[in-house]
Amino acid sequence: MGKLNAMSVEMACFPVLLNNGSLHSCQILRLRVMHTRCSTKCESLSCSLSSSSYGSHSFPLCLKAQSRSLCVRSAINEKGNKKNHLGNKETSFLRKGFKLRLQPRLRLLSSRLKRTSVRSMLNNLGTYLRKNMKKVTLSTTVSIVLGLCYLFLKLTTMPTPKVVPYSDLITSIQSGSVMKVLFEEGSRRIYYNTESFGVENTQSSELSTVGRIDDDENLVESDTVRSTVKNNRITSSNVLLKLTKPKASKPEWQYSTRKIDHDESYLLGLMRERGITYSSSPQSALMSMRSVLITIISLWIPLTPLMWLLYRQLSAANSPAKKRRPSNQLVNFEDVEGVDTAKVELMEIVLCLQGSINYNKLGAKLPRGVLLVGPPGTGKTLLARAVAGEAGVPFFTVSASEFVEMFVGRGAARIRDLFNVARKNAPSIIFIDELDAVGGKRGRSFNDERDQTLNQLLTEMDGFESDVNVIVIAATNRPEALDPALCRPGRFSRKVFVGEPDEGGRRKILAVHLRGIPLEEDTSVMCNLIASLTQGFVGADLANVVNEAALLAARRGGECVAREDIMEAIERAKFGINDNRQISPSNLTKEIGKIFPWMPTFKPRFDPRTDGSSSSSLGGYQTLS
Ligand SMILES: Nc1ncnc2c1ncn2[C@@H]1O[C@H](COP(=O)(O)OP(=O)(O)OP(=O)(O)O)[C@@H](O)[C@H]1O
Repeated sequence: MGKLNAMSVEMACFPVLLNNGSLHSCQILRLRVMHTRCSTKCESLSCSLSSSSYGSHSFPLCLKAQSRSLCVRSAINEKGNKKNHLGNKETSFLRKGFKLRLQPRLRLLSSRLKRTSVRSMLNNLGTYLRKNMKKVTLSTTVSIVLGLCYLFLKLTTMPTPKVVPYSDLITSIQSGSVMKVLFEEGSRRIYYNTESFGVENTQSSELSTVGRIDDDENLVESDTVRSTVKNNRITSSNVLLKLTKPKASKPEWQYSTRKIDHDESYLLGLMRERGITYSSSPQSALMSMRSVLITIISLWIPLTPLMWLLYRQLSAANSPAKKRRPSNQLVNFEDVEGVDTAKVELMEIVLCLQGSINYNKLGAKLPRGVLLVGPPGTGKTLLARAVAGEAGVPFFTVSASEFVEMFVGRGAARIRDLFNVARKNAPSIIFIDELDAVGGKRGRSFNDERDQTLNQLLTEMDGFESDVNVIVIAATNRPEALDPALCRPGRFSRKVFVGEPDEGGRRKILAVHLRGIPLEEDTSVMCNLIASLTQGFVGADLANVVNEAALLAARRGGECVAREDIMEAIERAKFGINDNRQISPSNLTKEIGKIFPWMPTFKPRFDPRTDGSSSSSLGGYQTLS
């Protein structure tokens, strides 16, 4: 079929079962059209093709528009010659369908191949190899070793004798058919040959040079081998082939069996009686190596993943002691606002560490631990980082969940490591985030590992010598879940509550976060505005509002952040992203209640009636003295 209005038309035929039960062939016309034309033209294509190309046939059309191609299915009533017609058209349809599907794919592949140059591929490979040098070396070594092992096993493969029951050996000896018997030293194996094998094996035993057992009678000199080869008109290439392919040769021993305990005397007596040649020999070195290798491989294959797991667990690389805070992330007290009381408490510790306050003079001791308590996002971690930045001493930060280990005793070992390193670098600070992960009350579960880790932490905090300046700062959202031993004086004796900021605090926090942001209006005006609209917001929320506002300004292509962006960002933070701007907190509660019916009540966090100053009691937090 030729072209039809700049569209390539293809035709194929497939069988159709009509209502009256007769089988007809159906022709498919596949019209490849451009995607844009497809939608407009497919509906208008309701023509009959009878006049154009199929003479007297009528074409009820069935249009099927797809994304790139349009199929016009036309059922043709063909009364005569339909059967032979059918087979040919079916195969041509399949071929064309395959071609149609394959061609675009091939075109896509070739275009992709054209785009990727060999040089860039080599560069990528080089970078990958450089980055993963260790892994690549290890995997290459393992592959080479395994490959060599495989080659060795393959080359030293021996034709094995047939394994038979011990009674068969006795019967054969009694019937007088056994020619030769060999006892393998160090194992229970007995090898033997019968008369029939002796005849068959005469030639092959002469050719075989790779012998498992050093049997003097079977040691054939290479000259003899050559002469036999000549006699038998076997070419030298054949000999080589046979020598290098031990698999092809016959086994040296026809049968093998396992010795029965305490029956040796009977067996030996029987053999002596019948005049059978018997001897004993150690296992050949090659076979011993083979068996050792097989044992090692079969042992190590299941053991390797286990060893890897153990290595990962025990590896010092994962030790929290190594996790030092990089110096380029320095934070100081100016970056933390709205938590003045906590700041004062921690500043005092910094001054003591730096030696600015001589607490020793009055017989005072530096607190060993400071526990920062408060709702999420109030700046506990930030405060700890500020302490490190201000004190200028080594700072070790870990999350308590890093001490939660699979193997009992491993978490405790990590704690020990951490404190050892901190002591070596004294004066130093250890910061443990989310302390409740390991500091929960003991004896509540059967988790021995967690209890051991906590015990180790308690011991380490007790064990500080008074002159070693190592301070442990920990943060938690759930002080009530902590083990009482952890909070007793001498350990986390100083508890600092980091609460939600009041309006003044929010203003200061906003000033910190708006430092680098270009604003349309004056910063202080904006700070006042946002602070008044964000009752109950903590530092993390305010940082998020500022970031959202900047993102919204960037989205609309603005040069600086406008008041509208800030307002929308606050709305988003309060009520989430919603198309319906009219949604109120109460509506939101109802909607969420519908989605999560199992929730008892959903209280919006930012209830306008709640004052920021009194919100410290939210979520059960009590100010600690
Ligand atoms: N008081 C604050 N001053 C300035 N920024 C703050 C303050 N509090 C929180 N932020 C901002 O919020 C982010 C998160 O704070 P941070 O991780 O310290 O909270 P947190 O109390 O430790 O939370 P969590 O208990 O969930 O660990 C900080 O990186 C900072 O940008």
